[in-house]
Amino acid sequence: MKITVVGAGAVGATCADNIARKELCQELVLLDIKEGIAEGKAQDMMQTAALLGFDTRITGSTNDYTKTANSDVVVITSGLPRKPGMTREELIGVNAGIVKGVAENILKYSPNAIFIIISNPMDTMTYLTLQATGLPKHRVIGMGGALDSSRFRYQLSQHLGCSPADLNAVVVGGHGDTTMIPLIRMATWNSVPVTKFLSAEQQQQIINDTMVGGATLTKLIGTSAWYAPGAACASMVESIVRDEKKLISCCVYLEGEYGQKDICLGVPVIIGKNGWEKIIDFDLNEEEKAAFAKSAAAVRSMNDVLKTL
Ligand SMILES: NC(=O)c1ccc[n+]([C@@H]2O[C@H](COP(=O)([O-])OP(=O)(O)OC[C@H]3O[C@@H](n4cnc5c(N)ncnc54)[C@H](O)[C@@H]3O)[C@@H](O)[C@H]2O)c1
Ligand SMILES: O=C(O)C[C@H](O)C(=O)O
Repeated sequence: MKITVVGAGAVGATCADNIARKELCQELVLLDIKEGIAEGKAQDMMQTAALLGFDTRITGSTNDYTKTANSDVVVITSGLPRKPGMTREELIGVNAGIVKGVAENILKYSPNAIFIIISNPMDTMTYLTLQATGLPKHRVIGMGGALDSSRFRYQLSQHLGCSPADLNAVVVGGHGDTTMIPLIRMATWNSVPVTKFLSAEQQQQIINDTMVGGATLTKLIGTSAWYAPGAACASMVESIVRDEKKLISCCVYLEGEYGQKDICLGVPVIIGKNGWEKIIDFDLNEEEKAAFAKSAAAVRSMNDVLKTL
């Protein structure tokens, strides 16, 4: 098994570190356009192998795509992160060019890979990758819901005073400050609906804090987050390479599911060796359906911006 991570910045390096620690592949390639950064981080990570006891062989490359040849899974994190006060959508102008160029280069050397897209605005970058590569829809997956759902579980755990691991909670829709939809009605604490334990005010607070989770961290850190994004991405890679069939909220191409067509948006999917294998219908109520349609409209207008670049 061979995995490539493009972009050896904060998220790419953290994702690679998680992949190596979990020994998800024999060969892991980090690639970056900035001279030396991928080689340096790859060596630094390899120098933890003796301490952590993993066998994955990590190498770095400055923009040499031949080194990525025959990857089974490719994670694309290349692109600018936002600064405090910015939205993810404001990154589209720069990141669209970066993601398109990277995806085309990767495809030349790894035509059979499954692509995971991280760069923001992620829903539109996933749609762009699908268009630019012409890959079958099951092999292009955007990472957003895995992260947002983990943040949702964190926020719930803070109010319930419990372990995030005991909570089951999913965020669907777009990966944007106003487009994501934390499905609190369906969230459970060891099978019991969390709404039983939380006031309406608490529920609204949890939803709001989840939706601006990325913006809150960006304000605190000065750039966007990487620990949870890296771990969320590695959990998707794990479900692919171990064919776990985990049910994860991911950004995938919709052809009528959840009432939407010709758009990539976050929905619950089964992730396995073939990429995303099946969309699961969560039977949204009228209010949730309306929120999903609104989210889709916002993402669609960002997709339209691609035509103007
Ligand atoms: N989908 C999500 O949930 C999620 C989560 C966190 C971050 N992000 C996004 O991921 C992206 C990366 O974030 P980060 O914090 O790692 O940023 P970063 O600046 O730390 O790293 C980005 C890296 O990409 C590299 N790069 C730029 N252009 C490249 C190219 N053409 N080819 C190869 N490498 C190139 C840069 O040199 C840099 O090392 C941002 O767009 C950010 O918004 C998305
Ligand atoms: O917030 C960001 O801009 C980065 C990422 O999308 C996140 O949610 O952490």
